[in-house]
Amino acid sequence: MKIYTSVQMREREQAAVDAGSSFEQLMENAGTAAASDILQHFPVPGRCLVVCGKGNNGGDGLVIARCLHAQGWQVDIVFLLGEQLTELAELNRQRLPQSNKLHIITMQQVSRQQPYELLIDGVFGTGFSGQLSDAVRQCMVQLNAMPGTRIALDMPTGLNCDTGQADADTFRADISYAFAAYKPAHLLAQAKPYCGQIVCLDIGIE
Ligand SMILES: NC(=O)C1=CN([C@@H]2O[C@H](COP(=O)(O)OP(=O)(O)OC[C@H]3O[C@@H](n4cnc5c(N)ncnc54)[C@H](OP(=O)(O)O)[C@@H]3O)[C@@H](O)[C@H]2O)[C@@H](O)CC1
Ligand SMILES: [K+]
Repeated sequence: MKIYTSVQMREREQAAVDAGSSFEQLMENAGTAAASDILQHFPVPGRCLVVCGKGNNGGDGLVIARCLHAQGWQVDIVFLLGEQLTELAELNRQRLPQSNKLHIITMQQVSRQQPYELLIDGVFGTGFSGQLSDAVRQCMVQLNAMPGTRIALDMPTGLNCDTGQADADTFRADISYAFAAYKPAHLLAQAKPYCGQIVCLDIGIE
């Protein structure tokens, strides 16, 4: 079992790029690996909400949004922290199709939608530290109260991947996809209520 801290993760990502991959490819691998596992568990297309932050965790969410849409899912996307995204996330935002089955909405609009089968958290991953802002905390409270299967990308938002320190309103995932390796927090008993089932996915990083 591989366990990498956020710093080790960045080093391994860089090593993979130095060996001939690219950050773009690693994000594509992360998103498509998660989407493929989701589609195995949920083969019938339904409704999915993807909540993205500004970082690469949100970029993974955008890859998944594209993959689920391609398989017939109705996808709603929230950019919780605005649309000034990292370069890789922006690249994947531009790859979203124009479609009446894919909409950018706000958290206020979420409460007026039909229920979702899947709620995907792409707000913060290994880049998170410190405290949740009020806006993010409110969003997590809202998501945690909604019906549907909750899926965290890499880490549930609110959980520090290195220390396991968790905000009381951390996203409560049913499934967490750990990209490339487990992070220290995944293995801590205190993080179990937030991580749910943890599935480690190969994304082309040793
Ligand atoms: N790199 C790669 O090749 C790959 C990466 N992958 C994916 O990327 C994820 C890591 O992405 P990431 O480094 O962009 O950080 P992310 O978790 O999205 O956070 C975004 C930003 O939030 C900020 N922030 C932090 N704390 C905060 C707080 N309390 N309140 C408010 N803001 C806060 C902080 O920015 P800062 O504040 O430091 O400017 C941070 O940069 C990783 O988990 C995996 O899912 C995969 O695709 C595989 C390939
Ligand atoms: K997340």
